[in-house]
Formats: sequence, structure tokens, C-alpha cells
Amino acid sequence: MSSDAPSSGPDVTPGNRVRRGPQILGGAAAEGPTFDQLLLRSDQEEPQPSTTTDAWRVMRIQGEFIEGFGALANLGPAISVFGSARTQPGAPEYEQAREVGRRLSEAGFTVVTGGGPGAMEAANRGAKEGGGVSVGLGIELPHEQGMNAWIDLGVDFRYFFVRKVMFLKYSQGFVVAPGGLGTLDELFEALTLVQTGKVTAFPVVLLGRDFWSPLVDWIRDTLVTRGMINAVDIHLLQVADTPEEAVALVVNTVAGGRWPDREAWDPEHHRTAADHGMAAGDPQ
Ligand SMILES: CC(C)=CCNc1ncnc2c1ncn2[C@@H]1O[C@H](COP(=O)(O)O)[C@@H](O)[C@H]1O
Repeated sequence: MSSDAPSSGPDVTPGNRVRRGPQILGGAAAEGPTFDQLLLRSDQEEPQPSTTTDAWRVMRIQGEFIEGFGALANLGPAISVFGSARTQPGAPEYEQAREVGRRLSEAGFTVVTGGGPGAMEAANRGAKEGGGVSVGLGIELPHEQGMNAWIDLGVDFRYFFVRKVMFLKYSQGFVVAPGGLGTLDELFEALTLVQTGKVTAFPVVLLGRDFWSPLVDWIRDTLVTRGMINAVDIHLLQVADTPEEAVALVVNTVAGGRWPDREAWDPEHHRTAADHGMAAGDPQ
């Protein structure tokens, strides 16, 4: 598919490595409240009929996990790319996310995104341009936008939390482009899971030093200084200036196995990233 191909629909030509083709699970267009909204609203606000009680909802949530696991089970090595839904085509951030998608697919990774517009679309588009497999894990939203046009395998989720499990379970690392609350949510979910040892060897690379430096500075100067996190935790993040650097960091970390190796880390002596050969990814 050429880089200027119209966004007319996913390329599911024979020979695509994902034979499953586009697959939409769960709800698409959301008329009325979404499933997440129904789950999270208090039953006190409005009495619920028995078929929409939380107990029944658990069965639907379970079904969504089963469908998601089934659809994604054979994905192979994958990296998730997050970033703003509002990044416009042609913007530097869009082109960078696109290059990340392309470089990841050229390195043999499936590219997973939230399936939406902006940086998600850019990364999916880059993945297709690089000849790789492009996956979108969509979410039912009050104002549904639909999956972007650059996806081989699309799975729509009703519940944000189910979808977040899929990102973590089926990718080996995250590249995070500039974004807003949704992007920060995905970023901090991953960091928390690594910090608490629920996930190991999971690189998280922030793309765009200008954008991310104030956050990294705040984490170091406030969270570390005030004892909210350990000094070593800052090394859970790696910052990249360019798509090339971001992809190199994430790919090398995945290839290297366990990172951050918290057992080998010596918090007492606050060893630097350079001691571990991680200077390239040291957040400055
Ligand atoms: C323009 C607009 C609001 C479109 C919404 N359409 C979306 N479609 C799919 N995933 C989304 C969407 N909005 C937010 N997300 C999730 O949150 C992240 C982006 O949120 P944000 O724009 O940084 O906060 C994405 O990585 C994605 O996983």
C-alpha cells in the first residue's frame, strides 16, 4: 500500500500475515450510554432491571476477555504505540509516530494501537507502509469515530480496563508519543505494573524529549525528592528524541531480555543507568 493511499478501509489482501482479517468484537457505534458508563454509574442513580445488574455484567466482561484473548493469541512479537487521538496528519508528532510504526514493522514487530485517529492512526499507517501487521484495539466511546483505515486486525472493546489488559498482555513494550489523558493513563498503568513487578522486562519509551522532559523532571524532582517513588524507578522510563532512537531502545530492550532488572539494581547506592549500559535511555 502506498503511503498516500486513501483511507478507504483496511488492507486485507491475501498474503497478509494476519489471516483473521478485520475483526470487530463488542459494540461499535455507541448509541446511548456506553457499557463503561453503565458499569460505572451508581445503581442508586437509576434502578436497574435484573438483566443489566452488575452480576450479569460480569458475564459480559468475561466474554470480552475471552474474545480478546482468542483474537490476539497468535499475534507474535508486538509493540504498542500510544499517543494523542488529536494529532493531525502532517503534524511533526504524526509523522514521528508514523515512522515509529514503520520502523517497528521493519524490525519484525506487530504494531498495536488504540485503533483511533491521530498518533494511533499514524503508527498503524506506518506499520502498513513498513509491510508489517497493524492491530487496533478500539474502544466504544460516546462519540464513536470508528477504527482508522490502516488496520489488519481490529478488535473493539466495550470496557477500557479489558482493553488495557490486552495492550499489556500482547505487546512486549510501549512507545509513547505526545498525548493527553488517555495516553498518560496508558503510560502510568504500564509503569505501575513494572514498578510493582507485575510485569518484567517491559520497556516504556517516551518519544519527544521536549514534550516529555517536564514530566520526567517532575517525577525526578518531586516524586523522588519527596520519597513518593524510589530513585531507581525513574529508570523505568526511557526518553528518545527521534523515532529511530525510540525504536532502537524498545527493540534492544526487548531483545536483551530482562529490563529493568530490578534484582540486579542496587537502590542503596543509586547506581546510574550508565552502570547498566543504559545511558542511551537515561531520562535527562
Ligand atoms: C478525537 C477523539 C477524542 C477521538 C477518540 N477516539 C479514540 N479512539 C481510540 N482510542 C482512544 C480514543 N481516544 C483516546 N483513546 C485512547 O487513549 C489514548 C489517547 O488519548 P489522548 O488523546 O491522549 O487523551 C490512545 O492511545 C487510546 O488508547
